Amino acid sequence: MRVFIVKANEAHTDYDFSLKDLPGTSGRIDLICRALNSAFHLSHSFRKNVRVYVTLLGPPSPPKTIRFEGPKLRPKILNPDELSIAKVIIKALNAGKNLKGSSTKELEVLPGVYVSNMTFEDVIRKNIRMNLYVLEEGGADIMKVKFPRNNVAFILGDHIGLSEEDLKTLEGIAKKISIGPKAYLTSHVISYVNIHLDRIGVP
Ligand SMILES: C[S@@+](CC[C@H](N)C(=O)[O-])C[C@H]1O[C@@H](n2cnc3c(N)ncnc32)[C@H](O)[C@@H]1O
Repeated sequence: MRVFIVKANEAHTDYDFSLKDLPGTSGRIDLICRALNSAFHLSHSFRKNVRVYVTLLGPPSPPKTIRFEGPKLRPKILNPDELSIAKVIIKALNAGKNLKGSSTKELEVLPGVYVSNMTFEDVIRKNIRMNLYVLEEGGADIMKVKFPRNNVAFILGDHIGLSEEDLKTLEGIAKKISIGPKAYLTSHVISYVNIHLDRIGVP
């Protein structure tokens, strides 16, 4: 299984934004939609071996974590275009209104789509047995990393990135790796990692 964990620092946690202006009104849910497209979509096909956690930390009721589970997701639910992916996120946020307190209990919103009040740290804890990698400029060259055959999990930031505090927390539990010398878009980094794992034969 390939896991991607995305920290969305400003992404809104209720449907109080406009679908006509996602970048300007939603705390960059457009970026999450593209990240999901990169994680799951192939040309005329769908990656069933992928799981994505997105932790949304914007107003009005953070945190909300949405988990997308490749083996259970119906490709028809997660179309490649941003607008329909945003509608799935809205469905999850609406269902998430009924979740009370700081429990890590998840609610299934659609087949393979779950919402919870999990924090970013909760998500990391849940994945602690995975082989964890932090994607970050300046990390070890991905080309030189020897990946295990299974259970790899990659942690990424959004347009703001991961904080110094996040990186400190992840020190010692996740290896910092880089895909190249520049700061790339979250969705491009996910595409690159997926293609790299395809090439080196990690399922
Ligand atoms: C647009 S970048 C974040 C930029 C942010 N302003 C910063 O300085 O951290 C989005 C995310 O993609 C990942 N990323 C960007 N460039 C990368 C690189 N060269 N190697 C690995 N991951 C990268 C990181 O996880 C980053 O948080």
